[in-house]
Amino acid sequence: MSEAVTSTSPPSLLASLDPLLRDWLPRQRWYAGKGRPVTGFSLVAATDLLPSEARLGLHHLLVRAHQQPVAATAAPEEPGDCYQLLIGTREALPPRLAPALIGHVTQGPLAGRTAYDALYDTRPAEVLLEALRTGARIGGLRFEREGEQEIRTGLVPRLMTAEQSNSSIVYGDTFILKLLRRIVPGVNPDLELPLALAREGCARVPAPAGWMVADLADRTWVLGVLQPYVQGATDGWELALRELAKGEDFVAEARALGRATAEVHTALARTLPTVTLGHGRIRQLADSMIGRLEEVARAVPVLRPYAPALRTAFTALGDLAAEGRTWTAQRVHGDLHLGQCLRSPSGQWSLIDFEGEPAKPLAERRMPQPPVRDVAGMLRSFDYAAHSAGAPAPGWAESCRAAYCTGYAEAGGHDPRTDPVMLRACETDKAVYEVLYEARHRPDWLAVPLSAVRRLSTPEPA
Ligand SMILES: Nc1ncnc2c1ncn2[C@@H]1O[C@H](COP(=O)(O)OP(=O)(O)O)[C@@H](O)[C@H]1O
Ligand SMILES: O=P(O)(O)O[C@H]1O[C@H](CO)[C@@H](O[C@H]2O[C@H](CO)[C@@H](O)[C@H](O)[C@H]2O)[C@H](O)[C@H]1O
Repeated sequence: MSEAVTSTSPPSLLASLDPLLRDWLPRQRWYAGKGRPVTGFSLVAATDLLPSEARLGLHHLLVRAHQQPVAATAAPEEPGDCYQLLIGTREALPPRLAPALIGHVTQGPLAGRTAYDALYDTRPAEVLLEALRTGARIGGLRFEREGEQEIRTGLVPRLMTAEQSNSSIVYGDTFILKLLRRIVPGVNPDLELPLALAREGCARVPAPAGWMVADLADRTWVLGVLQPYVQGATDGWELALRELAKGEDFVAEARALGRATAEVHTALARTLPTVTLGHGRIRQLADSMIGRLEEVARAVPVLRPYAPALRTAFTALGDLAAEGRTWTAQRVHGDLHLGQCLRSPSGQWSLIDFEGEPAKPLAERRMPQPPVRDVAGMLRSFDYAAHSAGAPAPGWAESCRAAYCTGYAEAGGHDPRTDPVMLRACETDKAVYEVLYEARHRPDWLAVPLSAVRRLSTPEPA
């Protein structure tokens, strides 16, 4: 496969790491290609951030992982995913870095050294922050600053240990740097949307203070985003479960979350393009939802009996559009749920992680959508919280769902309940997505979206 490679590292660097990465990469939480063995790697870019002969070597690598194709379905030449790796090398690893171990290098220019995930280490994390602070250019890497936020020196880094799709380093409880692991060329909504919102004066997102990109073959690849760290924050999921465990309702917070979502949507619609969706575009939307339903039903047999009834949610949407109904579409969060909402100790809600559904292609994630898509995501999330509580108070999720819609309408959004056909279609689509997500990642949780599937496939009494 031919791909432009920029490198300030020895050409044989990847070859020397190859056998170690084959074992290590598929074990990482953020590795997206689960279930298919890695057949090899190719280098997309390599930049030395500290010289390899030093006591501590630091290599920034963009590496494509090639995998066995999925049976007969994938073309054999389909390119693998590209990952961002920060590889540290030392002669010996101190015990505190044991969890970061990748392995002992036995061949090539690094032979005799120990390779490890450098994000666990203080000095490499400091190198990244310093590069952001000074707006450095290193090889093909570009570090950019935004706004007036001062980035102090001496902020002590720590790698976050939470389950994540990417990797984040917190600096002195002041900033958080999210390093994207599976990267794609082009404008990444995880930078684009918070930046647009901050520039629009919307205080519902931590405003990006800097970011890191690679310029490769005329394309820009977003690699990381630095944002203020919301100290002492609790995410909505944790908070909801805490209230459930105490037997408390979550109505006031759900309403505040509805308001926060509407404020974000209003600001996004003000600053980024909106479009009117008429019959043709709505048919496309409904068809893509039907396509996902069929794909998930093929992959998860337990969904199959419900598919015909679920499908009516999507055909009803197409029918309404055929009667002349139109909708406004705009940029949205794309994967909004309680875990993406942070509540500061003063009670202010912020939204994070604007990446959208990670499995979707970037172009699709950046397309304007009916804002009800995000609303539907949050409504599903209240349902999830209630189910994971075991025995929630009757009506707990329903009261949250109603309060969330009320808050959304109060802050200028259209009350989603006045558009039941679009709401049902979006909620059904989300539940179908969740069936696949849970079947793949957390089979024990499959019953949660399946209970929604049962509800959504039973028509409401007229
Ligand atoms: N600005 C922030 N302030 C405080 N904590 C944050 C901030 N951004 C993210 N986090 C924490 O980091 C976790 C992971 O962030 P997220 O953007 O969702 O990463 P990922 O896409 O890797 O899942 C969040 O669940 C939250 O706990
Ligand atoms: O956190 P990510 O942005 O990677 O999102 C993925 O994982 C989520 C789970 O962590 C998943 O969310 C689902 O489970 C949540 C509870 O754990 C629940 O609040 C959400 O409503 C439910 O969709 C999300 O779908 C997935 O994209």
